[in-house]
This record gives sequence, C-alpha cells and structure tokens, in this order.
Amino acid sequence: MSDQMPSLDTFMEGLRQRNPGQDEFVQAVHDVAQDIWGWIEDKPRYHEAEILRRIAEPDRIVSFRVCWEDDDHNIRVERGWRVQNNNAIGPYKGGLRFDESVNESVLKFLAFEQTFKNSLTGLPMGGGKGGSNFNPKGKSDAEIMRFCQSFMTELYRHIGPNTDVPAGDMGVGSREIGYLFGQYKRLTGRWEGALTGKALEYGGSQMRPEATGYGAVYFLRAALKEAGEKIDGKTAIVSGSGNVALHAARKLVDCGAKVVTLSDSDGFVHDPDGFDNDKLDWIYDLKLERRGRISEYADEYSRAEFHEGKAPWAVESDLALPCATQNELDEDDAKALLDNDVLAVCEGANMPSTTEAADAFREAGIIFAPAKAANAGGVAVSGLEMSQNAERVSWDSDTLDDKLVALMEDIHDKCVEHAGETGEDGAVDYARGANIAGFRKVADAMLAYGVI
Ligand SMILES: NC(=O)C1=CN([C@@H]2O[C@H](COP(=O)(O)OP(=O)(O)OC[C@H]3O[C@@H](n4cnc5c(N)ncnc54)[C@H](O)[C@@H]3O)[C@@H](O)[C@H]2O)C=CC1
Ligand SMILES: O=C(O)CCC(=O)C(=O)O
Repeated sequence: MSDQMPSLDTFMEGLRQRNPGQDEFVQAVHDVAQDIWGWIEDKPRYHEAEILRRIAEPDRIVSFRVCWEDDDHNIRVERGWRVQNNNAIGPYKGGLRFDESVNESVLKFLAFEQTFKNSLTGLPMGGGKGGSNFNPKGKSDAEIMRFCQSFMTELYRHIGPNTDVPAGDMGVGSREIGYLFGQYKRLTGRWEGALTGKALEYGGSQMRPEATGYGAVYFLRAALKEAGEKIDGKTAIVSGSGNVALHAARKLVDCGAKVVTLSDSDGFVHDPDGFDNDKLDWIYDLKLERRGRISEYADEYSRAEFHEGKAPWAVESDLALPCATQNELDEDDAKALLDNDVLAVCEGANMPSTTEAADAFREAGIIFAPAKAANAGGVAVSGLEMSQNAERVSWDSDTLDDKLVALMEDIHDKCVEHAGETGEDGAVDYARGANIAGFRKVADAMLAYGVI
C-alpha cells in the first residue's frame, strides 16, 4: 500500500491514457479532481483507498446494437449504451439521451457527473446514464416508437426499480418514456417503477417536467440571497429551448426577471421586450408539440431578432443560464459575459461551460452555480417519483414544489458548507463546494464496503 499521493497531473495523465479520445469524460473528471485533490491530501483514508480513481472507472458499460425499420422500410442500425457508473449509495439513476452526438465519452462524462449530483440530493441514488446516437429530429411518431421498442428490448435486462432506473434527457421526453416503459412492461410482464419521467396517467410525478428548470432557478435564488441580491428586476439570457431551458425561463419570469434570449442548434432569438407567459406558451407549443425551430419566433414576434449560428452570450445581462448542451460556453463567451458585468451564471445543462470558462467565472468571483448542484432538481423529483411508485401514492403539485424548493435550498447550503473560505469579496466557490460535498457521501459509503 502506498501512502504517497500521486500529483494531480500524474493522476490525470493516467486517466487520459486509460481513456484515449474521451475528451468529455477526461474534462469532467478533471473538473472534479482539481477540487478533491487538495481536500483529500490530509485524509489518507480516501487516497489510500483510491476512491476517486474507482469512481472514475464505471462499474460497467453495456453496449448494444439497436436495429429498427424506418417508414420507407429501410433497416437502420444504431448503437445503444448504458453506463452504470457507481451504485454505492443507491440504484443507478440517470437519463437516456438520443442524439447523433452521443458516444461512449459523452455518456461516461454524464454518468460520472450524475454520481456526484445524485449524492448532493441526499436521496439514495447512484449514478448512471445511457442513450443512443439515434437522431430523433424529423422522425415520425411511428419511427420513434419502433426505435424505442427496439432499444428497450435490449436494455430491459439491465434495469429495474432496485437496479437501475433510467429517465429522460436530451431527445427523450414524455413521448419516448411512454414507448420505452410500455415495452419494458410488455417484456417483463410487470408494472414497476423501472423508469421515471412517466406521464401522470401511469405513475409519473407531478412537477417532474418542470423540476430541472425550476430547480435551477431555486438554486440561483438561494445563491443570490446569500450574496444579498434577488432575481426580481434582473435581465436574464437563457440558451436552449428544450425542457430545461423553457421551464427555467418560466420560473425566472415568475420571479420577476426579464428573459431576453432562447436558442437551439440553429442560433438564438433575442426579444428586447422579454418573453412574457403568453410568448412562452407559444414557444412551448412550437418546441415541445410542433417540434419547430426557434427562428420561427422572430417571424411571429416582429420586435425579436434571430441570430443564425450564434450563441447568446454577448447579449447584456445580469444572469446567464446555459441550458442547452455540454461545452456550449467557452472562454471567449465567459469573457464577453464578464465584460458585461454578469452577476451570476447558473448551469441548467450538464457541463455547459468549458474548463477555461468555468475557471474564468470562479477567478472573477461572480456567482457560478455548477450543473451538478444547480440542475439536480430533475433527478431529485425523479427520486420522489420512485418513492411515490414504491408507496403506491401520488402527491399533489404544491407538495412536490415545496419539496423541490427544500431540496434545492439544502443542496445550496451543502455547497456553502463545503466550499471552504469565501473570496475577499465574500464570494462562495459553489463548484468546489458541490464537488467536495458530492464526493464525501459516495466515498464514505465505498469505504464502508471495503475493496470491491
Ligand atoms: N431533462 C432533464 O430533466 C435534465 C436535463 N439536463 C441537461 O440539460 C440539457 C438540456 O436537456 P433537455 O432540456 O432535457 O433536452 P431537450 O432535448 O428538451 O432540449 C435540448 C435543447 O438544446 C438545444 N441544443 C442542442 N444542441 C445545441 C447546440 N449545440 N446549441 C444550441 N442549442 C442546442 C436543442 O435545440 C433543444 O432546444 C442537457 O445538457 C441535459 O443533459 C440536466 C438535468 C436534468
Ligand atoms: O431524472 C433522472 O433520472 C435523469 C436526470 C438526468 O439525466 C440528469 O440529471 O442529468
């Protein structure tokens, strides 16, 4: 046994060599390791037991072929995965992503992040993530159904309410969960809570669709309060226009902010008057029902402008919420936000800021709410959906909203408690707090199990 801890550089070099070409995964581990390393230095029980190295080696990765037939009777072949990262504190839990950009590196980064996020919720959930490189854009409902059924025909043998409980993520919403759950039920002959994000008619939870976006705003509200600030009266820019972005925008408007941007992979719309609830209803219908493009908003509302191929980060704002995808905000974007005196950046998406951008926010001492804390509301309400399924009960939306607020405020407080010294201007390092608090619970459970 070695009581000599390797340097962070040596640890990262080994990780890079063991995971060639997996840039997203290496980035996610680095972003955690840079905070954990100093913290465990005087805690040999963690580094002698190689805890971080073990969390950064998934328990298992299941990879499989998914064959389906399109509407023109062509046979299509895609790849599916489930990364079961760590179940030290509960069954694997985390979403499924269907997008052409999905590969093993992306799912490993997401499953790794999920392990810390789920720990922060305080609920008994381990970390997992899965998905496929299947691109759902432009597919008919019948094609989506056939793909989901084929995907579940392999996945079902690896999941279950006490084993691994998938849910939605990018490209997987209520429609897909319906097809996936129906096939799980058909194959196993059992109705059981093996998926969350279900519709209310068959065991879903109130507030699950809203939870990630609302939860991010509840976290932001708590962080602003800690700094003697509030959301009311602030201007906000939001990227994305999916589940997380739209619910974050809605809650920001409820809290008195003026939200002036939303985006998709084609570009962003800027409405200088801000989106009110009627405009947001129109966008919900456009994106979640009609599955249209955000550029159509500028045709409908003449004061708005569409900026093709661009992200919104140069638009002046007090609050910025990246809610689209990983690495959507780089160092130049961070500089533009800081030049415009942004007060807070709150990550709704998973790892939307590059390492350089996140470092710039942390060095500047602004409020930087990292994804694993700020967007934990979605998985937290999924955890509550599991509890409701197990107890055969359904709670009402006010009860769930109250629980979500309490969970997000608790995560906020855990981050403050573990963040260490505040900066000269009293700034809390939420990223450090989230990494250390998330790590601690998983690490202590792993120590209790011995070497397994
Ligand atoms: N749905 C959930 O409960 C949770 C989602 N997240 C994360 O939030 C992010 C968004 O997920 P959802 O809203 O669920 O997905 P979604 O599929 O509902 O929406 C994704 C949105 O991002 C946009 N987008 C994709 N690539 C883009 C790009 N390169 N540039 C600009 N926009 C782009 C899409 O057009 C779409 O509007 C992802 O990072 C996801 O992992 C995190 C926690 C929970
Ligand atoms: O509700 C869930 O289990 C999925 C949440 C998720 O995928 C995430 O937090 O990124």
